[in-house]
Amino acid sequence: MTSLISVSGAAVVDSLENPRRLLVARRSAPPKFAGMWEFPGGKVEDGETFEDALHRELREELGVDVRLGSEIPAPQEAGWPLNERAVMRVWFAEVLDGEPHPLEDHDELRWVLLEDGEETLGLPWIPADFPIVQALLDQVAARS
Ligand SMILES: Nc1nc2c([nH]c(=O)n2[C@H]2C[C@H](O)[C@@H](COP(=O)(O)OP(=O)(O)OP(=O)(O)O)O2)c(=O)[nH]1
Repeated sequence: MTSLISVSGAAVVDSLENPRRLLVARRSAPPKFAGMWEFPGGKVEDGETFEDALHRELREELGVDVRLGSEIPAPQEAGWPLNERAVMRVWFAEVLDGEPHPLEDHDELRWVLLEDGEETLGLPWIPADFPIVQALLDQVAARS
């Protein structure tokens, strides 16, 4: 049996305490995902925790250091299913240092307003991300 691929993603918000805007990233590759929006992040490498991987990926992809907040609880312990071979866990994050730029894997970054769920959900996300985005919006709405 082959093991699941673990992916770590960040819901980067303007403030962990009072999130109003979410940073979303448009993939530039591979062709299957190019033009779709996603949570910045990537695969967890051997010997890394999900959190280690997220800090590394956000430095590589966006050029920022972040503080992680709470995790968006997934329906399964392993994370949100992406396909039959991969799962993703997603944490809220706030930029501590640096200005986000699409350095790798993305061709556009955009801050969207969380109170405008339609704007956020209206983007062409990677299909597997929609339930995660919905859970994120629900969490933020429940807190405000
Ligand atoms: N980063 C990220 N990947 C996602 C999301 N949703 C989703 O289905 N995926 C998929 C796309 C990829 O098949 C996989 C993550 O791969 P990746 O290409 O971001 O990882 P990586 O940076 O470590 O890439 P590599 O080393 O394989 O080049 O998870 C998401 O919101 N963020």
